[in-house]
Amino acid sequence: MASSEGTEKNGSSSRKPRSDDATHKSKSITLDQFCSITMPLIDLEKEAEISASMDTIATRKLDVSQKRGSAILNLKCTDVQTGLMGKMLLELQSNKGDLLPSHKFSTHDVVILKTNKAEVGSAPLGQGVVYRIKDTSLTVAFDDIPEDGLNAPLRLEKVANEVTYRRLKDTIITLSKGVQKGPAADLVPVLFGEKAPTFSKKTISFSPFNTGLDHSQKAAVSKALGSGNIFLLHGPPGTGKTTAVVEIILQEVKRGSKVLACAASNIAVDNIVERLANYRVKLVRLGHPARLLPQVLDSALDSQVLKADNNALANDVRKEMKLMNSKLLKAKDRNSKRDIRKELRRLGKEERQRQQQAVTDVLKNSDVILTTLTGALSRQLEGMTFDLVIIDEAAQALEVACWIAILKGSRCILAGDHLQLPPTVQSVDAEKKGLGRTLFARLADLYGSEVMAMLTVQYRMHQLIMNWSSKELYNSKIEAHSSVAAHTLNDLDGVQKTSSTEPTLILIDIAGCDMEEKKDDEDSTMNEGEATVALVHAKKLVDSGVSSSDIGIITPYAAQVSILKIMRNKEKSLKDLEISTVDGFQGREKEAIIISMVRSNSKHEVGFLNDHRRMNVAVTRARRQCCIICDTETVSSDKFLKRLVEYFEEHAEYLSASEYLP
Ligand SMILES: Nc1ncnc2c1ncn2[C@@H]1O[C@H](COP(=O)(O)OP(=O)(O)OP(=O)(O)O)[C@@H](O)[C@H]1O
Repeated sequence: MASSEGTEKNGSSSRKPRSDDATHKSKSITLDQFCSITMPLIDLEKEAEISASMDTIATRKLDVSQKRGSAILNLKCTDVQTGLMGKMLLELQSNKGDLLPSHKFSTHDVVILKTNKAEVGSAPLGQGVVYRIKDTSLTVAFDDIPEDGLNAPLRLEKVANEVTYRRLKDTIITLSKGVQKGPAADLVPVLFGEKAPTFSKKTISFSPFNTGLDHSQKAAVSKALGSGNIFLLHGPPGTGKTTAVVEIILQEVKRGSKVLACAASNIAVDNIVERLANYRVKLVRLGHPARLLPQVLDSALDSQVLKADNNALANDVRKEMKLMNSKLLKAKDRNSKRDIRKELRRLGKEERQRQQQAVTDVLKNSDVILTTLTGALSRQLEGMTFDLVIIDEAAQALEVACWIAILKGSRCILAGDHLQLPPTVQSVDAEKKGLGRTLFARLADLYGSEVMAMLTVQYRMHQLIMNWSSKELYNSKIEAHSSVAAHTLNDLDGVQKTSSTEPTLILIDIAGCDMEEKKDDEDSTMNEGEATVALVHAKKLVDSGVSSSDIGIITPYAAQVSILKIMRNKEKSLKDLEISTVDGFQGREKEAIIISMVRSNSKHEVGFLNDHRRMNVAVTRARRQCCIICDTETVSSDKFLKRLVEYFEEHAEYLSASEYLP
């Protein structure tokens, strides 16, 4: 994956004169080019997702699918509950022992449930959405499922989310037809470098709803409010990007704007909903209830519709229809039967209209509508337009997905950090051909600081953790807020000052310790020696009083995650220690982060460790301690990683892995 560091340019934040348009054009891709390049890449990505799932590959053996993590066999249904506004919640556990086999299911995945014996490709008992995952069970939300089919041994299969791909392709079709008439007619040419972006000539002053905003957040909000079409809010790790997004939304609503607020992931959307809920703002969250956090369910469209007047009227009509139906059963002569049927049709139409009106009323009365990017193409929003579309975590969203939302508004604000990891693209081919290139990164390249403002105060990391990332990726512009600049693990309640908790940075070198990397069946790289060392360090922290839930081990390689989890499960005191890939941990933080870099080979190959964005994400997850375990000889073959090692050599406690082995 190519790195895109250092794209922010110097320059004034005011509107650029038209004479710069030629430069913009030379750097930009045209709308036609974008559409023709992207359409086949969506197909490639869909194919990659389908081949990772199993429903269409009739020849694939079930046990192979389970090994690959796209199916779980031999499940039993241990609980059925109704919840989430009428959904059926099924808890599934393994028939064989406590733990589920290792799998690739995540919350919000679309899945189908079948009996264990059902043929591959046969009709499922039901299709649902994964609601909750534990080591021992999975809970899936179904609209409907036959209860009597649930007694047999069951299996769960992951399926590709067809709706998402259809929506992405529909958006490309809309774009390629031309959007001269829609709400985004004047915005689209700016996003393709054909027209210059505009900004208010005056600095916009505002009285903040959040009185704690720092100077860079205030400046960014002001610039956002003065943007005529596009603005990029650049938020390096821990700098309060979502805090600024929430302030922009509140200020826009105060001005009378109708706002569509989106993000690629449900969790990022819910994060905004939760924070907006602290203010008096009329908002509604669209989305499948199983994909929403429990604390935002009150804001969900379904729950607001349930409370709407028109819904109550629709319920009355439904009751009347029930009565009519029983009359119909009793009616004898043809004429009265015909009259009842006619009345039933009329009532059915009224019920649908009232139900639809209830949805329309909720959406009309809301100042802010929040949904995922693909959710922005849902039926309920058809024909609706917005004064502003704001997209959080835009640097982690496919450009084509951003367009789904952007086409509904006349102005657009993207918040993100193109120096962290872009969205995951499953198809290697589509990735190479540019599907993962984000709109945020493209516009940062096209316009630079002309349309951007960077947040510069961070509220997460000790300054020693921050300094490396600030210097390497953000032109040394980030400062640590005084509340975190010097915080250490032993400042936490119950944590003793020991040789393990005291240092902010630790480098454990495995060079010369006979800990070569290996490959697993799936060709993912792992390093058992490093895994052992990582867990020994984690155990030392726990023994010094650090809570295991405050520690995270992250690594670039999936195989390393698997062996780390197997080893962790043998140690009770590390039960709540989180283990994840770096990519899967983006957006998260822990008091102590242990990074296992894995690569150790005589050829000094570092693979995708050389993506600056991945190491940036890894190091900046840590609040009070960052411990890197690596083979300094191998990783120093890459210049960027060499500078990281040198930084740690200078500022960290430098240890040899041999000190961690029995
Ligand atoms: N002005 C501020 N004063 C004090 N704390 C702040 C301020 N702005 C943000 N924070 C705190 O910083 C943390 C990160 O904020 P927020 O979640 O808004 O950042 P983010 O940039 O969206 O996060 P990420 O780095 O994960 O993308 C939160 O705990 C938040 O309360």
